[in-house]
Amino acid sequence: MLIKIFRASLANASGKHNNVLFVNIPRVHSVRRRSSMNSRITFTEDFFFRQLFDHQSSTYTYMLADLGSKEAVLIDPVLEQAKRDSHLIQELGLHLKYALNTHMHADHITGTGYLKKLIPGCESIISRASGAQADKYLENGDVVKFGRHTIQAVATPGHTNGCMTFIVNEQGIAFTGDTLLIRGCGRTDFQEGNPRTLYDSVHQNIFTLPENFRLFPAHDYKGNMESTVFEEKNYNPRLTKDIDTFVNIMENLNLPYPKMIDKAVPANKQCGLYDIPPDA
Ligand SMILES: N[C@@H](CCC(=O)N[C@@H](CSS)C(=O)NCC(=O)O)C(=O)O
Ligand SMILES: [Fe+2]
Repeated sequence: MLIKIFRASLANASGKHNNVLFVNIPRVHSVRRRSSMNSRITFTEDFFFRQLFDHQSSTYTYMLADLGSKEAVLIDPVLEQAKRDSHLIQELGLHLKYALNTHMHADHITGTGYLKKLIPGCESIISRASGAQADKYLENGDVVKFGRHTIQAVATPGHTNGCMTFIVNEQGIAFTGDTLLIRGCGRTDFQEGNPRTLYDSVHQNIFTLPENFRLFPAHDYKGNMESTVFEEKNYNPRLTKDIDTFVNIMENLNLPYPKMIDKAVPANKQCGLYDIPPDA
């Protein structure tokens, strides 16, 4: 198509038309880039998506909904933000069907247990391998339905044994929890962390998704909000390395333990219902 435009311009050649050539040259480059980076899959009209943030723990919570049936889910809600989330659900006229966790968090108390109290009928979900209590347990490959939409749960252990990535194929999005962070990944020095397992999880289950799939992590500490499979496959400073270099990086992160770990893990084992602050 571009070649035809070129030829037409040249056939009419006069000094003025030369400019057309310069307009077209960069467009050739942008078309080439679009194949891997810019071909965003747009949400269907009946799909609602909202990214929410907890500043204290730098946690992202995601609200998804089917706008036909109004059924909604929350991924990785935070206890201190449960009232915010339930208020938004109410304002939007949605029905919260499930509150899911990508894994048993170590840095904050999950909001799932409290949301179940705020919104009767809501059920909590986590992987069976997490060892945490919930109403429903996920195994690798299970699906979670809300309205006509489907979340596919894929086991991506390594940060913890029970880590899962939640994929909504039709919308081209995946929620990676702490398995894959933007230009980073979950630490592997506590709970059941294992860098080799995490490396394999990412390479086998996330980097194999279409490159234009958008990735949404459970945390970001630098102000990033989302990434893509293409970006992380090419620019993740840890996971683009070979496995031995990756293991070496992970074994030398020397991060301080999360401030809340001693409180968060026992609480999250009980769906966030252990020792809840009185005015949570
Ligand atoms: N400073 C924070 C905890 C930061 C932290 O350890 N984050 C975890 C995810 S929460 S389990 C992590 O995996 N970080 C990876 C990294 O490279 O930063 C606090 O005290 O809560
Ligand atoms: Fe975590």
